[in-house]
Amino acid sequence: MKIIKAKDYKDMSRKAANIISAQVILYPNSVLGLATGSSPIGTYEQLVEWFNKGDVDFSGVRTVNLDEYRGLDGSNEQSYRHFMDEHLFDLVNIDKSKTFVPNGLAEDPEAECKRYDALIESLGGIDLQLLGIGHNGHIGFNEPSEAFDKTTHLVDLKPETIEANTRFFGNAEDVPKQAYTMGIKSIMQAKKIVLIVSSEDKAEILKKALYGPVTPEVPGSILQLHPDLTVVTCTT
Ligand SMILES: N[C@@H]1[C@@H](O)[C@H](O)[C@@H](COP(=O)(O)O)O[C@@H]1O
Repeated sequence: MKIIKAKDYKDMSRKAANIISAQVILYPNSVLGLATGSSPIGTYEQLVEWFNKGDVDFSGVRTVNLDEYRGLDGSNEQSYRHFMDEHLFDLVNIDKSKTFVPNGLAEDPEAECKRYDALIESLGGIDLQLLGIGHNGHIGFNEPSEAFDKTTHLVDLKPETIEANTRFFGNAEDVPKQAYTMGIKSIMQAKKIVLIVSSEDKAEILKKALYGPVTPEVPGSILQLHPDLTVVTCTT
């Protein structure tokens, strides 16, 4: 595990964007695993800036996102598809037909999960996975549980996750109670993982995830077992 200390959010974002752009420059057809939330917004901003300067070309890149709320259409402003369009896909020269997010409106959840796993496999797996972490240690929407969920699955969101995401929706009732998330297996099979953590109130859970016991009660703790994990953080 490599830990890169950043001065602040902007510095963290620039350092993470550096790793991603190096990946894309070296391997233009990379499969990027992408994340949503407030942590990666600055990273995407930085990538867009470098794209506008002509430094990074996304035309060959394919992407798979970690998760999506169940019940939200991609055009819904709170959907993760919309988030990705707004913060990255609509601002760079990526082929949007090669950007994938679970379908929040899928009628058959089981079939949707199978489809998403097969899709990741058909892309040849993930070259670089960008991750944030939730206050309870979740990665993607892999919530604390009794076992690590290996494959894409439908999750009942924990009350603390609903609470944390209420800031995007206005009130807790509007936050979907379920979400699709990529499983631990797809995340762990990514060739490279970049975990970004900025907010000070996550310092404790980050410590637990990186140095505590590897347990599904802290889903992010599995990352200790990954052979190529880089943590970029400005927490103390
Ligand atoms: N599903 C997402 C995660 O992928 C993200 O890492 C986490 C942290 O979000 P933030 O970066 O906004 O703190 O929240 C959400 O629940």
